[in-house]
Amino acid sequence: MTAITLDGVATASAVKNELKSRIALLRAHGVVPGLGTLLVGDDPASRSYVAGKHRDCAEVGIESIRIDLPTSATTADVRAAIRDLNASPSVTGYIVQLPLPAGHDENAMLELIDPDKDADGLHPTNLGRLVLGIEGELHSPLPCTPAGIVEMLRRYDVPIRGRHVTVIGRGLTVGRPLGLLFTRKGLDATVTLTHSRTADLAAEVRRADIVVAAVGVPHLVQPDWIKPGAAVLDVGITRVQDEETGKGRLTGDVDPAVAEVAGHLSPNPGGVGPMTRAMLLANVVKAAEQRLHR
Ligand SMILES: Nc1nc(=O)c2c([nH]1)NC[C@@H]1CN(c3ccc(C(=O)N[C@@H](CCC(=O)O)C(=O)O)cc3)C=[N+]21
Repeated sequence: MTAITLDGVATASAVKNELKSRIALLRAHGVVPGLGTLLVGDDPASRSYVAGKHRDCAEVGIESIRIDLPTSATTADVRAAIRDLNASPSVTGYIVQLPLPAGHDENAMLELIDPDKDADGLHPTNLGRLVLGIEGELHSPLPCTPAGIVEMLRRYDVPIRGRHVTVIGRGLTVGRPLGLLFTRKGLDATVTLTHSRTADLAAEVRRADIVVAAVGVPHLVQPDWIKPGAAVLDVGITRVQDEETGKGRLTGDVDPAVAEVAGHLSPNPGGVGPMTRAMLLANVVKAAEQRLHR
């Protein structure tokens, strides 16, 4: 048996196509959605992610505004750039690309974002609304990776209600908000949120119908940890040197042999990454629609 692939590229493409008509409608009403990005420093991975986000915007008809600051930027510089993005009428939503270079207080910078322009859903007000919105009724942006994971499972009809989800990783952008999202009314999963100090990780994964691995430990998740037929989503990514070619290569948190046991497998790359980008666009469109209705 080989798992059904949860194809993030194809699913993201479907999401983007659906957004195009909403964007056209917004434009017809005189609202032009615009995504801003703030990138500090010259980390190559961050540069390539930000470049990808601008390409996505061009593809669907969202304007994009890019602010790049050098590694030498001070916290005052970052603060000033965030103030500009909050004030800019052409920016309807924006992100501060993480991680910021050492020396900047990320949480303090996220707090400066106008919650109405928070395209990542990482401002404390929006994270608070995620906690408060047990019924899922609050109109706040959701963090993009958790939203992308749920959207992909839905589109492949993977059952969630009453199922056991084991999340590996408690980070701000994936694990922590994902536990809150999956346990909302309407989704109704039971979640085990695990991390580096979890006593018996294999046992926690073995009980899961859905496994989300978001830690950045190459091939951590082994085939004998997986309940046969479970859905496995590989989110963590590590750049490793290929021993034979000497070239850099991307490796996920899930051992490829898991495909022989799982029912569904979201690969990495090609899975949750493209969905994360699609949900960012969706957040920008939603924020622009709310602007229209205010
Ligand atoms: N404020 C903020 N918001 C983020 O959403 C955010 C962030 N900071 N910092 C870094 C992480 C990482 N992240 C990815 C998004 C898409 C892919 C993606 O599309 N990856 C492609 C491959 C891309 C490649 O080859 O490098 C794939 O999985 O197929 C990957 C990683 C968003 N993040």
